[in-house]
Amino acid sequence: MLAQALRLGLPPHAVIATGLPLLVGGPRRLAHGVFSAVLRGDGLPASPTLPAAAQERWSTAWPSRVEAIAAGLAVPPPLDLALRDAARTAEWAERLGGISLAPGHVRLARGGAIESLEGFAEGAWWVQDLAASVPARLLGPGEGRRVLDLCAAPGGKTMQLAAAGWQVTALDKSARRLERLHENVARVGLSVDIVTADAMQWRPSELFDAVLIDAPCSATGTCRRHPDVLHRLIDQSSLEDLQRGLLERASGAIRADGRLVYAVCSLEPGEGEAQAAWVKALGPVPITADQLPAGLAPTPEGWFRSDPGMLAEHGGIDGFFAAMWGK
Ligand SMILES: C[S@@+](CC[C@H](N)C(=O)[O-])C[C@H]1O[C@@H](n2cnc3c(N)ncnc32)[C@H](O)[C@@H]1O
Repeated sequence: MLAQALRLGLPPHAVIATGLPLLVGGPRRLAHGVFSAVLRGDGLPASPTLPAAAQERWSTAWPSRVEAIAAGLAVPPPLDLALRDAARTAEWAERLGGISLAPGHVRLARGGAIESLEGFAEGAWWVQDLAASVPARLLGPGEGRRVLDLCAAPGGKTMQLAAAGWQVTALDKSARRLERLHENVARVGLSVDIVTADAMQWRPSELFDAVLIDAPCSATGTCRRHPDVLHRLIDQSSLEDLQRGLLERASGAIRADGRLVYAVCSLEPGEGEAQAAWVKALGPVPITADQLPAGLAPTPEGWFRSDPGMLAEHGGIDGFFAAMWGK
């Protein structure tokens, strides 16, 4: 009812006439009372607001971006698809009626059941936010080389890497989440090696050409789809210790000419920028603009940083951080 009146601009009497009868057996008096009270007041705030704790943190971390981040939160996110065959990007964008902002990417206005979209049954694509597709893009075509996807489930990046020709070892400590990875990989007709293990204990028998760490994190970058992440109590320092431990472990798992990519779907600099600045055992491999989706640029340090206020003209993007190193 509030959305009808405040967002769609329907007259209050029409909202009451159509909305209240739907609450048969429900709290009609309460709904009527709340509706009337809000309409008597100032309505919705003019601009979207962040929870106080996030507002405080991000005003310090991202003073020039915090307003855009809050505005990005108010826009329903579009549906981003990652294609199994990037060579067919233009074809799938046209078939699905979407736009593409990077090879292998199609963006659709949200709406409708995913399973009923063309291409789902044949496994031509999977759902993956455009920002989340960046870390695997940085590793380029695999050409049969071996990559370790260190925190792999439910497999978005695993599928990208396998589709790009990498021979993937997908490791995660959660057997339940790895079951989903297995189903996802099978649906799109790709094949990977799956390892159930704690990355902090597991030792590879051979070094890898590349390692991708999509580290466990606060997930605050996904706040457009999961606003609850802004209200959770998170033990930030344990997460940061684990992220650092994973970076240390992964640094020792790549060959002499190998690559390491570290990524988090977080807007907290402690999980992204601070972790990357701490890596000294490897040499930085700066990210270049041509590795990123149209409209995004690397940071002066050669890292990738996105937030929900970016690409607003195309429906926004999740908050993500990524950095790359070599030996
Ligand atoms: C951000 S999610 C990974 C998302 C995945 N890369 C994707 O693209 O679909 C982080 C994953 O790290 C896993 N994880 C957390 N701690 C771990 C550990 N010590 N060893 C291995 N996996 C771990 C979690 O089970 C979770 O699946």
